Amino acid sequence: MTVLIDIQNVSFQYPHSSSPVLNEISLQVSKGEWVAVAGRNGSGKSTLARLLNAQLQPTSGAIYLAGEPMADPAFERNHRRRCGYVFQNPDHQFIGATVWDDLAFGLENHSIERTEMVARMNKYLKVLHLEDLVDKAPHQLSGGQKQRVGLACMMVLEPDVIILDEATSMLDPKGRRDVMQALTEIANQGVTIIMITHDMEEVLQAERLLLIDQGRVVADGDPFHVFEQNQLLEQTGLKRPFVVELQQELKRTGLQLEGRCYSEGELVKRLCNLPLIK
Ligand SMILES: Nc1ncnc2c1ncn2[C@@H]1O[C@H](COP(=O)(O)OP(=O)(O)OP(=O)(O)O)[C@@H](O)[C@H]1O
Repeated sequence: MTVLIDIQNVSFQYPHSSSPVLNEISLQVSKGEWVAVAGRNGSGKSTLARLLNAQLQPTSGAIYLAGEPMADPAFERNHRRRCGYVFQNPDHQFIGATVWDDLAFGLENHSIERTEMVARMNKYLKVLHLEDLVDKAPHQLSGGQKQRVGLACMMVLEPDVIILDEATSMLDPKGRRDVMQALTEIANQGVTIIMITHDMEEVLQAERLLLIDQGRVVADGDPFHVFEQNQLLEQTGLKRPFVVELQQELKRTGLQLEGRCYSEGELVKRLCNLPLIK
């Protein structure tokens, strides 16, 4: 697979702080991967996300995006467009009077030609199921709708990477489901997703989990495998999701389901369809 992000030996220390927040992180993210980043409060997740968005520069080490060094000022503006950053609270990223204006704003800023602009806006309004909201003012939307509009504003710029920093943490279950559905559509478009989250059910949507503890990557792999490591979960204060816990318990008692279930609903359905022993 093509490497998109290459993090080489990156450490970061905030000015006036006595110790580094990130310590010698090296990893690569391939094009089209969906990576979840988890870890306890203060472990350094947002700092890593801000480095990937070129809001911060490493104290040492280097980050490359498709082979280009992110520290290079010549590429900085382009990097921001190529690595869209979605905040926990999208309110401060809306500028336009309507959803349509907001989508147009970024494109105008990047001098995209009118026909191309309208084509892209219509495409992503459809992909993210926002067609009915185009004429609404962003402040009239629900939290989940706002996050989906925020995602559409990024997607029209055709980024390589979408970075989400706890983007669903303020949403109710329906809002979360809608945003996760939108992310699935985005992943289907081949966009790389880096998703910081404290929600372990959400982690299961990703194909890879990076677990950060005290500024170091302490696990990196298939979320189901990471969730099998009890000692690591204890060390990092994570709780495996119920749907994984139940499948692991069933396996221990000799009931091995074929394939995996990624949601509680899916697992309930599978268990209800098992033949009953009379
Ligand atoms: N601007 C700053 N100046 C100094 N220290 C900072 C700054 N921003 C964050 N920190 C410190 O860096 C450490 C890592 O913070 P960061 O926000 O990256 O953690 P996090 O894993 O995203 O946490 P959370 O899960 O609470 O969002 C924390 O100890 C935090 O206090």
